[in-house]
Amino acid sequence: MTQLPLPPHSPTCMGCGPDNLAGLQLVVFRSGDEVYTDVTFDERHIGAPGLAHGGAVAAACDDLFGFGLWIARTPAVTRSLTVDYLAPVPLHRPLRISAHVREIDGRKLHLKATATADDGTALFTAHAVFIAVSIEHFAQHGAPGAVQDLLDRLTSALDHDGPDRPSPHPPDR
Ligand SMILES: CC(C)(COP(=O)(O)OP(=O)(O)OC[C@H]1O[C@@H](n2cnc3c(N)ncnc32)[C@H](O)[C@@H]1OP(=O)(O)O)[C@@H](O)C(=O)NCCC(=O)NCCS
Ligand SMILES: CCCCCCCCCC(=O)O
Repeated sequence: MTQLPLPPHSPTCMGCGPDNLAGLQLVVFRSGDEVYTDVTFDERHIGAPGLAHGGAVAAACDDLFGFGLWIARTPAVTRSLTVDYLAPVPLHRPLRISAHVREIDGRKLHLKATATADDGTALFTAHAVFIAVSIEHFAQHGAPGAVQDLLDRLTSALDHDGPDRPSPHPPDR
């Protein structure tokens, strides 16, 4: 069976919105307790000549972590994000970023990501703390009219779980 991507945070999300031509247009899949995306940085994401900008790398991690909510089964927002840049990230080379929820502690979701180049080189790791919020967070602080759309996305994404629904507290890794 062909695996379907998880729904984007919004159609124009800078990380995963298919309609945002200036964005990363990440396509994110879930495999068990992990979410992952294959990304190839290009001239839109350049920092030093030939290399991806560190901020573009951080944005990709942040956005992928935003898909941890399908695993934790709650909307959540970034409180802190740390990236360890292990090696320069070349443009035009596919890499895979995988993320999982390491621990859930009350409203705090501790997440970890690792990125590997197509030749197996470890490129970067990232850690984040997301804080679980209610859907009202987005109505209060964001575009109130979009909350129904967010709710629909959340419902559709949670319906994605299928038979391999994870435990609410995945083991620490
Ligand atoms: C995240 C946010 C909702 C949290 O605000 P809040 O509800 O007032 O939460 P608090 O500051 O009380 O912190 C919540 C909990 O997280 C903990 N926490 C906060 N920052 C933390 C960090 N960096 N590491 C670990 N724990 C942290 C607090 O200690 C608290 O824990 P407790 O409930 O056990 O006491 C708010 O700061 C916010 O909206 N930030 C902007 C988020 C954002 O826009 N991110 C980018 C886009 S997704
Ligand atoms: C559908 C609910 C949206 C959850 C928010 C996702 C956060 C993405 C990363 C970010 O904006 O920094």
